[in-house]
Amino acid sequence: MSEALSIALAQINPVVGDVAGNIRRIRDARALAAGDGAQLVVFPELTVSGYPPEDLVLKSAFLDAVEAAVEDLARDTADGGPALLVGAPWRVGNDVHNAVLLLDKGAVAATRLKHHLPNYGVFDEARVFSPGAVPGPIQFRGVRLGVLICEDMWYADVAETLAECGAEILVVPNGSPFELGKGDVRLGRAVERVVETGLPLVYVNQLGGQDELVFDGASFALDAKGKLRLRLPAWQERVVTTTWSKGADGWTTQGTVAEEPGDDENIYQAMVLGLRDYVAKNGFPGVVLGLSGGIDSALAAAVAADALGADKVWCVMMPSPYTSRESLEDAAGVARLLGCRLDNVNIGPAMGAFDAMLSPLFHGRTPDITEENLQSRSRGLALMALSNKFGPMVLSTGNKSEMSTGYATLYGDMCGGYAVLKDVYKTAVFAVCRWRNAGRPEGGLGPNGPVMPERVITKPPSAELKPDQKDQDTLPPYDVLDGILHCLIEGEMGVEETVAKGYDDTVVRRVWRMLDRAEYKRRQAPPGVKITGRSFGRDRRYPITNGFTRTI
Ligand SMILES: Nc1ncnc2c1ncn2[C@@H]1O[C@H](COP(=O)(O)OP(=O)(O)OC[C@H]2O[C@@H]([n+]3cccc(C(=O)O)c3)[C@H](O)[C@@H]2O)[C@@H](O)[C@H]1O
Ligand SMILES: Nc1ncnc2c1ncn2[C@@H]1O[C@H](COP(=O)(O)OP(=O)(O)OP(=O)(O)O)[C@@H](O)[C@H]1O
Ligand SMILES: NC(=O)CC[C@H](N)C(=O)O
Repeated sequence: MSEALSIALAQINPVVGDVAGNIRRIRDARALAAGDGAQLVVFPELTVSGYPPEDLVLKSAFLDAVEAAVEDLARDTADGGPALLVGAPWRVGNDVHNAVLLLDKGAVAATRLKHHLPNYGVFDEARVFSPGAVPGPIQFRGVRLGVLICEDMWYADVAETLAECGAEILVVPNGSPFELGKGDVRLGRAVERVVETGLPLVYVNQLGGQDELVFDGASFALDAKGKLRLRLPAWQERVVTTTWSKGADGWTTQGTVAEEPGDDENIYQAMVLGLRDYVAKNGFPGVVLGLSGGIDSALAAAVAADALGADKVWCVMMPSPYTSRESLEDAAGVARLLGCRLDNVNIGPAMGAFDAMLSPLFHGRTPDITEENLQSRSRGLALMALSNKFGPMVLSTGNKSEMSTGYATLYGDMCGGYAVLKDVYKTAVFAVCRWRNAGRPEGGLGPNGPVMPERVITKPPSAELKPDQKDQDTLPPYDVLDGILHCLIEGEMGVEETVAKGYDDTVVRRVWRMLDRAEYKRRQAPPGVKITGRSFGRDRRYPITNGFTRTI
């Protein structure tokens, strides 16, 4: 029986579908861990394919590539260096499984299959994988390791069986996406498994952005009493080797427990990493966005500067006759503080051209929202032209309060490749701007100081599509709106339940109708990073054609 074991936690950032690149990332992490004397390196869930691979695993050509790469990687472990516990989609007979493989001594030494396939929220694993039987432990250098693959840790049964079969340490590879409060939820589930089994637990999560998801890492280790012995920093890649020894209380380890970031920092870092990886992994040279002097585009620009560096963020002020002097000054102030390029493109001529083109058809009609939206669409056209000509992706700036209520113009300010604030309510936008103005986040590539003039945060929000327009002419005050939306979206409450929280019945019904009616817009909106427990996109799937709304 072994009395010591060194296990490295590889909190790395794979790219979905990039099998060769992921194998390279695994090899790099193994080399680091080997330098620290690790005997075993534990990787996140499905590292070879990246997580979540979605329908890619329905293609046998992709599974062939994964299997060939794993066999090649396994041969590395004949060198006497650390063994690897890696996740990969894996065929067993006619079934495809979400598997973890032990690569040791030059071969695939053990295979374990995920038992609980998550199929709720953002997860669709039952669509592409078959569930595996409840597994037994893996023997490794005289220690019985109980492998739980992510969701398998969220229920008691798999850990219980592993403990009954003699497991000594629970090892959990994860692809656990970030949402606010998720750190506590994960820790809670892990502690439950430790308390039930009396076994220590090693939790390894992946890092990085993948379309609408972002993975925060924050891997950790608990001893057999459920005490947190080690936590890796959130939002950073890390390969950390832990030394485990067996004492009277079973296996334990010591390490540094990184502090958990607060909500504002987590929201900001999630946006930064989500955007950075979307841009880098899709090969864009940078982003271009409309900078209005308002708070949303200021925050979007700040996140982009921290994600990519100011030189990769191109801001464009596109004034109309309704643009105020303050807005021009504030846009210039944001670009100056961030150190980003700012150009001025006047949309007046486009507005005039559309008026002239459409006047024979619009004859006798009074100007209305149509002309307002033409301004927004002229800006969208200009940004898309810059993207086509020079290559940067258009960054969309709408927040969750706007996406919820449809307070945005289809093919206008909604155009773009990625909507970085899409899951951040307006009230949170204000808080996060104040937080960022107070200091640069860890790993941020933007300036080490304020990123927007104070007035951008304090002035009343306005779309400036007609004289003296304010958001609050159309929407309830943002604290009321966001409170109601939170009840309806995250809480899935009905009208009565929401009213019981202290909101006016008429306002609640109005917000409900706005929310439901805007589903068609959201289906056409760009993807954006999931931050809350219920983000728009695959996490919240409402019908567009929805007769229930008429009864509200
Ligand atoms: N169920 C459905 N399925 C498919 N399409 C549907 C639809 N219902 C309407 N539509 C279509 O959608 C159109 C209406 O949507 P849309 O054209 O977006 O226009 P709409 O929603 O009427 O107006 C845009 C709103 O966004 C506000 N806003 C706020 C902040 C910034 C900006 C900005 O632009 O910078 C705008 C603006 O003040 C206004 O209230 C209809 O004309 C119809 O063609
Ligand atoms: N004058 C402008 N110049 C450049 N972009 C603009 C201008 N006006 C609007 N936009 C773009 O359209 C988006 C929607 O802007 P609008 O001001 O209408 O609403 P908002 O949601 O209050 O956003 P913001 O707080 O950024 O102003 C802006 O975030 C910006 O990207
Ligand atoms: N990949 C998974 O199985 C993730 C599901 C899990 N409940 C989580 O979010 O952490």
